[in-house]
Amino acid sequence: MMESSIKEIFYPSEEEIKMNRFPVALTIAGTDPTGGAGIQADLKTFQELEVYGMSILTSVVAQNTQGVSDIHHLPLSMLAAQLESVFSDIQPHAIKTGMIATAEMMEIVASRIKSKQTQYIMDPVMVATSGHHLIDEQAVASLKESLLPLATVVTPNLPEAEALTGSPVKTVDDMREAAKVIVHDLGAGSVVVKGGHMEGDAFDLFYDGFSFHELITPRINTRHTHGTGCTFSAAIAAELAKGYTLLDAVKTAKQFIQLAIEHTWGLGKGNGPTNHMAHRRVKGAAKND
Ligand SMILES: Nc1ncnc2c1ncn2[C@@H]1O[C@H](COP(=O)(O)OP(=O)(O)O)[C@@H](O)[C@H]1O
Ligand SMILES: Cc1ncc(COP(=O)(O)O)c(N)n1
Repeated sequence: MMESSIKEIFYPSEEEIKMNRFPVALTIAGTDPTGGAGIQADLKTFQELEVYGMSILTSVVAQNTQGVSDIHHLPLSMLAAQLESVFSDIQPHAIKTGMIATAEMMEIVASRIKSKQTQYIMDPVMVATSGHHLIDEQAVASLKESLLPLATVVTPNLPEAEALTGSPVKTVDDMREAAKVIVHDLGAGSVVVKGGHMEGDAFDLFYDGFSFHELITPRINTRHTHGTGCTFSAAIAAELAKGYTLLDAVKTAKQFIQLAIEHTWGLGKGNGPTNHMAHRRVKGAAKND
């Protein structure tokens, strides 16, 4: 079982604000008009964890709790212009990427974040919970080559870990092997292989190239898991923006997503969204020391 503790609520000090250390996180991702996944989930999560959120849109996705009906990718020039708008003005302490649909879009994002001295959290979004492909199948190669080596931490689910490594990832041993390949062969700084798609406890595996850390919570029996991956990685980004260590950030994110799944409202006719406010029910539960 994962340890849980009651923790202090985070507020920046006067000094931190003066030093421009108010935590700021940026998400670069697609949309979910029903608010459970994508940019919307990321911004809600940043806000809940008391981090100032910024967002750059990659694609507009017509989706709801039942599935995806249409996708419109923004022009490359518009993606580049948004990156310029943000980076010429406000420097984030953490950058998270979610859905980036094409190799060309990935190249643009990679070229802009390469030079940034900031934590980069990559959620290698490929397929929605509904089974709909959110990125070009050919773009997986670009994801591996251009973006993944820049990542402080990458957060694949099991099918994404399989696509990245080219090997089946079904068991805990497979997760360990995949984690090693993702860090040592593909060049990510660290990885959390998420076991949300396994049977039994919700088992995630963190690996930083030196040691493994297992994050285990009881599986919640619900179909309302739309946006779990987005929310989890956004929570890691928020905690890193605040300056917490990687392992602390991952532990807090796990606690945050557990509560969000535990207290869903059953919204929508399909796989409903998680409850981004649920951590408030357990005072300070999702805050780091
Ligand atoms: N039914 C569940 N009960 C508890 N935790 C879950 C459940 N489903 C997913 N999680 C957790 O949510 C996070 C996202 O995992 P996952 O669903 O595998 O990602 P994705 O949304 O990218 O497919 C992980 O921490 C995972 O363990
Ligand atoms: C725009 C966008 N990005 C990502 C997801 C994946 O959602 P999940 O976290 O359920 O895998 C999604 N459905 N839509």
